[in-house]
Amino acid sequence: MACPWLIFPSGLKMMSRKKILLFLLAFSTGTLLLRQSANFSWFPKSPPFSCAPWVSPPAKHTAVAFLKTHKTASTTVQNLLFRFAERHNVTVALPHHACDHQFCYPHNFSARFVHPYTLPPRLIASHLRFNRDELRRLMPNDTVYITILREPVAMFESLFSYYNQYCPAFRRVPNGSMDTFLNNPSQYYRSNEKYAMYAHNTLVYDLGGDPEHSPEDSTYLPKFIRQIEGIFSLVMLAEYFDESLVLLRHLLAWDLEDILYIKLNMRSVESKLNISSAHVAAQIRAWNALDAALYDHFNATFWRKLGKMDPGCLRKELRALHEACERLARHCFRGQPQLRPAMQIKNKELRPWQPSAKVDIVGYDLPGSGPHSDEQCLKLVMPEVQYSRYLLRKQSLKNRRRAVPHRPLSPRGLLPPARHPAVKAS
Ligand SMILES: Nc1ncnc2c1ncn2[C@@H]1O[C@H](COP(=O)(O)OS(=O)(=O)O)[C@@H](OP(=O)(O)O)[C@H]1O
Repeated sequence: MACPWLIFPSGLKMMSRKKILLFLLAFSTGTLLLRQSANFSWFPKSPPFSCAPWVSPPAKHTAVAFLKTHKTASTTVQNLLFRFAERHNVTVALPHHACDHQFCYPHNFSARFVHPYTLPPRLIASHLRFNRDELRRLMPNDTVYITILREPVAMFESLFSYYNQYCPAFRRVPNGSMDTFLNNPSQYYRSNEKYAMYAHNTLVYDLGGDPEHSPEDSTYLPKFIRQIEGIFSLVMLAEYFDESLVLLRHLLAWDLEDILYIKLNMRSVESKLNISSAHVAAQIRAWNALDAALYDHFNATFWRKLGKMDPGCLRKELRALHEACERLARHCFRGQPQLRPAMQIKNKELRPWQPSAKVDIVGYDLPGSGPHSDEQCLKLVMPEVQYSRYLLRKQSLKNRRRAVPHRPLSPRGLLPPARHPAVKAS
């Protein structure tokens, strides 16, 4: 059946029909081009690179809870989510001042830790210890839960170096030697100490589990994994970051533009220990046996999920993502991005936080600073602490006008403030 607008009055001749058709074609092309140029974007939207063209694209999903685990590339994911939230005018839950830029981690998450000017949120992406009931109280019913894991050997090496001054178990080790620690962890580790969770089964801790549970108990982990699978729609893997983002894009019906990134929160090469010994790797896995089993499980499910995609389509998406990230980097850095030690970054807003003098977290400087066009570049490389502060200021300004009552948390964050009307009952 013809479309109604293609039915011509019967009196028209063949020639004029052609002209009308040509006119309509030219008109619609012109309109399309005008619309395109109004929201000009130099990276392609979904249909040109996706293998499954959406006849009518589903609306982007905007309610997302990202469990930001430690030393797993989670800052890079958070940055991408913050930028998405800004572009789509999505409110991001941010920690109360008393909680710093994390939700009073390592406490179990509570909706009371959320700054009132960031209520009601549709997105949450700052460090917290997972607590399903409290997140459900805070987030909308249609929230999609996602998280990211990292292979435990590389992750532990990163934790050991990053928290060498924070975590008493690591501080106690003579000469800060990871080998010495691994030869006898229980000599240095005390489970009841502050920041102990950075030294033992950190993934399980972040996910709200019991890092001290005996790995000998064959019932504990399968049950814990089932719970996680019942909540999280996607468990990404740091080692397969781009593949994870492709899955994320599909899950949330996002555009390519929404998953562009640059690696953040990296240590300098000099701060890294190269673990080439199978023995050391085995020691790390044995000490973090729960994390290792958890990772192995979600590694297997990750590949099963990815295996459902057409391999050609996956390759195409990965290439498109890689090329678009490179284009964005070339645009922002006028060439290749140059990683810099924090003190060499001229713009202080772009200096990543340094956990200790013994480890270098590198970041990026941008050549020159410009008006609106460079805003996306600034955000792309903005470290976690500065971006969280910026978003809080921005959302506070907006929400203060709506006169949300501000009930301060007690310094220790333990007094129960009034429930915000937007916070749902469980
Ligand atoms: N895209 C991508 N792919 C793979 N790995 C990446 C990526 N982005 C960041 N990283 C590495 O992740 C480590 C930092 O993790 P987090 O940002 O989660 O750390 S933190 O807990 O928030 O401090 C840190 O690892 P280490 O350098 O080994 O410490 C980063 O180099």
